[in-house]
Amino acid sequence: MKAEHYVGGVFRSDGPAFPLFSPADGAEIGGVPEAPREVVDDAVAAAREAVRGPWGTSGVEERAAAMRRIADGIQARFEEFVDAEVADTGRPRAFAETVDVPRAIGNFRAYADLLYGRPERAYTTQVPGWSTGGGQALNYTVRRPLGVVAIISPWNLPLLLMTWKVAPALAAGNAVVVKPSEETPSTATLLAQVIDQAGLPSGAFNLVHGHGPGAAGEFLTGHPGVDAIAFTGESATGSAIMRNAADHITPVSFELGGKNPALVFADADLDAAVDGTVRSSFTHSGQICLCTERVYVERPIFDEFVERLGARARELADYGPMISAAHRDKVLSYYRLAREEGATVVAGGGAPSFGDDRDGGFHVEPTVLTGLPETARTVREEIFGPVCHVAPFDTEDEALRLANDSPYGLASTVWTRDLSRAHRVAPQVETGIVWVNCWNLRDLRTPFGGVKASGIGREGGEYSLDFFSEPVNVCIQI
Ligand SMILES: O=C(O)C(=O)/C=C/C=C/O
Repeated sequence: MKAEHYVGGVFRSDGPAFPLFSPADGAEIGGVPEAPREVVDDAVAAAREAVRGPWGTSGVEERAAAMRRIADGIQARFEEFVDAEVADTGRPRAFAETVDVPRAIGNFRAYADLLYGRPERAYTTQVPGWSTGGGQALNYTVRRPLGVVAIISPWNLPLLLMTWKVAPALAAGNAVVVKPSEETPSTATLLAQVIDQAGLPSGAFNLVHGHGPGAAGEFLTGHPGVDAIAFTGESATGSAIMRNAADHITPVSFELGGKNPALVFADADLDAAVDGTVRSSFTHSGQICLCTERVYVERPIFDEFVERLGARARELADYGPMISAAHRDKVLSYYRLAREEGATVVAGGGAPSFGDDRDGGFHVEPTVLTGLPETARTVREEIFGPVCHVAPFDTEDEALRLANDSPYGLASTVWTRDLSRAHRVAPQVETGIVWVNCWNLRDLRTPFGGVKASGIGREGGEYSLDFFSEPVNVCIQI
């Protein structure tokens, strides 16, 4: 897969190529063009032209039809998208086949449908005398696209999370400039090819490749021609983007880091809680922002839960690698730190030896830890790998205090059979998303995002369409 920029409807490869390495076996798999500032400037200018021209003045019908053509285009090249995502990330093929590519198709279809469901609000009001003018008025609200939207998408779910932003941004009538992670350029290039064939006006969708600091990402998020920024990634990068955008008061939508807690009460279905925590801690080798890294278990079932979770972690076999050697080294440094801080390693704690070409890749062992204090860095800092720390609690209040004692607040799980407890506890967990007796069960219309250092705003359904458009109130005196 040859990664290319896509600017104003033209594929181009300006800029020095940087190497890409397979996370699966470490082999070099190609070069990616590093977009110079001029390419980013051209992309923003092309997007502005599209917004001022046919795309910005297009109607709901036309945009919904365009969303459906893009979804059909991805469907038609399904295997190519799977191949590209697996090549860039080393993930198990089944994950790309059952999650990544179907969700990309679903993202575009969801927003084609949601566009019709948006009643514009109108109020006929008898305006009280204190309002200048008074008398009767008709007030109604319409929504206008923001204009040019910068989208910075991450390496963990490259296609899923890029389209999770591109679909609503385009559906709302904006033009977009996408800068995918430098680690995962391939499905972004394929999407550009699909959109090129879907017949959107040139400049509606633009793609530039490159790194963040001092490169394409920074050029884009600090660009005066950008009207909004949507970003998923680490909280520290979010802070840097905010600083870079501050001079232009550019609105931001952020889905950032996490240190997601799981609360397992003694009355839980233990099989379900163990199965669910294996999924929430080790899916995609822990490289999903929603993954669990802190597990709190009510004391009567603590020992059995730890024993069972550790056994399941040791049984995992076909797990994928970390996205890069650098990220593999970061995760392994936390495994070392955990030992230095006094952790008991129940399972994993190192790098596996498969005895095949995977040993050239960036794999780490699924790991279960216990025995650390809440003040340990291992328990407080996001690791973003297949690792969780398990600690006991004795009361519901203590469970909530432990779960909420974090600078992050993205997602959480609560495992209990007690319906009253579920409804009492869930709203008190300081995360944007609380899953009860499940994990990552998704309805794309629901609000999705985090609190504290985990983000700003919500994505999903009307929440995305609201961020990607401006409400305009029109008041007509009757
Ligand atoms: O939108 C989703 O369903 C999803 O899995 C997002 C994960 C975000 C991780 O950074």
